[in-house]
Amino acid sequence: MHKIMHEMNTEIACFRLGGIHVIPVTSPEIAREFLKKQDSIFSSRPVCMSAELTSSKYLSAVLSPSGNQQKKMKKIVISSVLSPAKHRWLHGKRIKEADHLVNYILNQCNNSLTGGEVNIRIAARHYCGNVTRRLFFDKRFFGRGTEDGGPGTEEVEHVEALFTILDHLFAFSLSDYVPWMRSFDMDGHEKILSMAVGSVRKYQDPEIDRRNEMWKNGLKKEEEDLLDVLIMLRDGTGRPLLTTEEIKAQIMELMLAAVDNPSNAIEWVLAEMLNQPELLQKATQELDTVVGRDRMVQEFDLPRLKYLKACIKEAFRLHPISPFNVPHVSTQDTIVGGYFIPKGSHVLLSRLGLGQNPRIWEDSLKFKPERHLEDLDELKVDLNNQELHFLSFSIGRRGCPGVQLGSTMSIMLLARLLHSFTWEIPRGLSRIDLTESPLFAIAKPRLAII
Ligand code: HEM
Repeated sequence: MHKIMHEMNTEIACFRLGGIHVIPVTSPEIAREFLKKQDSIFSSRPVCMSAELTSSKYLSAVLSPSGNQQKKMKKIVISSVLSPAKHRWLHGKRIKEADHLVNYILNQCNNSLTGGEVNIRIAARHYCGNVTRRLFFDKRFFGRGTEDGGPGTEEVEHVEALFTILDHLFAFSLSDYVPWMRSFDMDGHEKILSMAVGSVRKYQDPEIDRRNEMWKNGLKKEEEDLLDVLIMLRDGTGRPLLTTEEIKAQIMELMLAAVDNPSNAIEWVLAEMLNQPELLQKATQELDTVVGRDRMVQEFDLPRLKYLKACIKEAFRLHPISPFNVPHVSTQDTIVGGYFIPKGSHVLLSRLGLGQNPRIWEDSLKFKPERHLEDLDELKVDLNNQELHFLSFSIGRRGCPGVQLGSTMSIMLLARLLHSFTWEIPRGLSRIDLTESPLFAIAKPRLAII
């Protein structure tokens, strides 16, 4: 789609796939018309195989088409899971995992076999997985982890399965456009997704069942994590607000929502910094000025780390985790940017096309964090872009309600890596090939206190 749009020199197009109009957009002005001016018309989601399997037939907030169930779940996610009060309540759990990240990398520095060579992708993805498991289940590992604090087989399977699901969610699958072909599973997506969903649920669901039992048996009396919160929600008549199936589906979805964007952005920032060491130097200078060298970075430091925040925004702009935003579906005929958009169209805001639009961004393919410095607020962690000049958390009714948590996780991950360690390109390489992955880098302790 991007290639055809480039050839046609257009920032909006319409592709007819089966019976569905699919509309990719790379213009921020038109994107804002979809998500600001006409947001209420474009706030549904597609009905498709991948969303159906992942959301247990549309029980949860992110993947369900608009309607009563989606409204109920989104309200709960906003008010009971991601509210500012809950964010403050969960502070200790997030810090536990930030401390653990530093210990895990320190153990790799001290490992004479690897000589401090760290797989950044594993460190970053597992930090995100650990934080999210900690918030929901009050545990880092489903099993015992490895001796150096790394993920055990259970966490490896869990996080790999989450990424397999993310890779296939809304990926092009023939039967989504030609429904009678679904039983043939021609591209094998249904089989892959069913197995990955099974792998995630194999670990999460027994935790949820056990916890339910504990509340029922009176073994649990106090809410200690988000799973307790979800189990204890009550409606006006005192009955549980959520069924166990709804809790299982919603936690699955929030695990997916939290794991990919922060880890992907930080892997890219570090790769870019290794190739442009002056960026690394600026970031560490900022950390030394704001935090000093005799303690570790804490969450209250994060809003003032303007350069780091600019680096992460630049990674969201230039290296988004996915080429397109989660699809939005229109619920009535309308006109946008002068074009007729029929009811049921799938609108794909292009994360790549918006972030790299040469009309908006000078030198659009260059990683230049400075371009974001002016827009940053020293009092906030928020890494969103309301103008949709690039798409990080998106805006409007379907915009991400995890801006505070997602921004905090991303900045803390980068800040702890850069403040606690020095980083170098692995021996034998002169620069990082940005198309090659995952990223490996050599860490050495930087702070005397760790
Ligand atoms: C750097 C981190 C994150 C980024 C960049 C990000 C980005 C996004 C994007 C692009 C969307 C789709 C918006 C749209 O459809 O227009 C979204 C939706 C969502 N995100 Fe995030 N997200 C992040 C972290 C999180 C976290 C940590 C959570 C919660 C654990 C979360 C929960 C959600 C939910 C519930 C939705 C669905 C909103 C809806 O459909 O109504 N996100 N996010």
